[in-house]
Amino acid sequence: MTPDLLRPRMTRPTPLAALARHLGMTPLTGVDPAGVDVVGASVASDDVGPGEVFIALPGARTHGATYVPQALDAGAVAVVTDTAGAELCARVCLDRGVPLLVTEDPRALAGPLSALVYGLPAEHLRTAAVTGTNGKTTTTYFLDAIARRATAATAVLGTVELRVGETTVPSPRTTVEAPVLHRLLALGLERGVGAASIEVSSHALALHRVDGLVVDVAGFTNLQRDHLDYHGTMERYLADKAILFTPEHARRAVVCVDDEWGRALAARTVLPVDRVRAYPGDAEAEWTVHDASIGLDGVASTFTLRGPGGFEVQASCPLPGRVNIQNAALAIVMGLRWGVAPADVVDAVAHAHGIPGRMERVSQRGDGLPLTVVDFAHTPDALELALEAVRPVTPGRLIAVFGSDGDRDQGKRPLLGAVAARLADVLVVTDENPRSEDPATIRRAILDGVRSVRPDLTDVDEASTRVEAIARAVEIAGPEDTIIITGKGHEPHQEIAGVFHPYNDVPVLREAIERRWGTR
Ligand SMILES: CC(=O)N[C@H]1[C@@H](OP(=O)(O)OP(=O)(O)OC[C@H]2O[C@@H](n3ccc(=O)[nH]c3=O)[C@H](O)[C@@H]2O)O[C@H](CO)[C@@H](O)[C@@H]1O[C@H](C)C(=O)N[C@@H](C)C(=O)N[C@H](CCC(=O)O)C(=O)O
Ligand SMILES: Nc1ncnc2c1ncn2[C@@H]1O[C@H](COP(=O)(O)OP(=O)(O)OP(=O)(O)O)[C@@H](O)[C@H]1O
Repeated sequence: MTPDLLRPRMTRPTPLAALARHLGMTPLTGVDPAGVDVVGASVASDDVGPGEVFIALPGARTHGATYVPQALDAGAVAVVTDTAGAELCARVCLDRGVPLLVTEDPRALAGPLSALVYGLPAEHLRTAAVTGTNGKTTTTYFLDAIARRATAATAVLGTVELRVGETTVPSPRTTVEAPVLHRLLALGLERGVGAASIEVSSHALALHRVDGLVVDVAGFTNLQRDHLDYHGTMERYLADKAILFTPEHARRAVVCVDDEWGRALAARTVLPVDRVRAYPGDAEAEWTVHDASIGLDGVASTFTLRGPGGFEVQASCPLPGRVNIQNAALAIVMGLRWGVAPADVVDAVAHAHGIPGRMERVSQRGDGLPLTVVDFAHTPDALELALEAVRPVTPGRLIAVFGSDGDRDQGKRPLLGAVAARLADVLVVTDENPRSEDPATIRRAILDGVRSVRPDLTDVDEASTRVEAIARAVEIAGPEDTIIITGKGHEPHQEIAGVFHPYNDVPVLREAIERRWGTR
């Protein structure tokens, strides 16, 4: 959970009784909420701070109300839960003289409650949220670069990190729980932050993690096959994403309409919407990309962005591949809707810093070395686009090292295998985060996909550890080849059988390169 260094210090105490009245919560035990003030909120007992309200949620595995004793030990001064939770914790709350408030759906209430407790921080910041299957992190970093042109300090909350001003911690997931979100925005205000760029996952939308937050601009990248284990169908997946594009969450929308899902979303939202078309096509859009020239190896991609009223700018994007032109175009339009000057917006994106694990070049081609790249692609579509991005700059063989996650959408495993078999020359199939599953079974499913399209392909290897897989790829690579290692990107751990092992592809690849070619 968020460490103390990410807690605001000056939250003004909020009277619990007023919160209860405002949000329609019913006091349950004999302990009167009158006279109790709260200075924060949390949905996890190990994240509670002194003077905070503990919101005990019903979960898939357990009920948060089971952990009320721990939350009270940590300093919670009130508990909010549902009827089932109240049965579990009423006694302990009464014994310890702590007010217990009941509401029908505490998850839905956690956002608005936290927003109030932390003083509605988002209302004092420039805010943007980005959703979509792929490109959220990249677009968010482009937005952060834009925000820096307009304000001295910024916050980025997403998959890679939680950064508020100068303080950064690794992020536990794409979108943090609602109390943490509002807490971080409050901390930002305290530290002079003027703008926040937030990644929003579909899980977060379905689970009310961004409730109580209305951003200035919400952006949509694309919808591709992923997370169907959770959402069930693509239609449900889109419906969950669409929650962000409602007045409860955003003031205006910027939607990429390159896929049918974006077009459906743009048609459905009641918000003022800007449609962006980044790929060639005939989808109707206010903003369109032209003359795209895709670069790699230090050469940025360039493109012309045309908008309403004869608007036209020459833009560039420091990351390779058409996908990043989509992300850059989306960020530029979102930045313009933030009110940042066009020249600043375009310049900021052109010079945005490298994003960890996003087409990150670990070695450049030259001096006998191959080009090696680490990328976070972990869906069939993203893998296809990543492989297509490096093919034009690969005179030799394209060597792909990849796997697929355990305890997640099983259907994509053969699809990943099939994509790699079609687009790469040498495959090393390995593990991502097997979690509770047998890694060999996951690899078999990928290999079935490989054989379904290329039964004749002989350059297919299987390695039961990532370190070994990367070492093999490096051993066979020549200076004309490209190695691309996908699936884990920036991730600092590998999750195997419930244990998080410290692991990151970049240093492992760097070491393998040094072992073979020495330090450069
Ligand atoms: C499917 C899903 O999202 N589950 C979330 C859900 O878990 P759950 O219902 O199983 O919760 P639970 O373990 O039964 O616990 C119930 C309650 O008791 C609390 N508790 C539990 C134990 C304890 O010691 N103390 C305590 O207070 C928990 O904080 C929770 O509020 O509620 C928990 C906290 O309230 C979340 O941590 C958990 O996210 C888990 C970690 C997760 O992995 N989520 C992933 C799927 C996710 O959200 N991913 C998306 C994006 C993915 C992407 O785009 O790639 C993300 O935003 O990261
Ligand atoms: N606009 C895009 N369209 C398709 N694929 C993309 C796009 N942008 C990035 N990708 C691919 O998806 C991978 C993940 O990119 P990024 O981290 O920006 O997306 P994300 O939405 O944050 O993903 P996640 O939610 O899994 O963290 C990249 O490494 C790249 O291969």
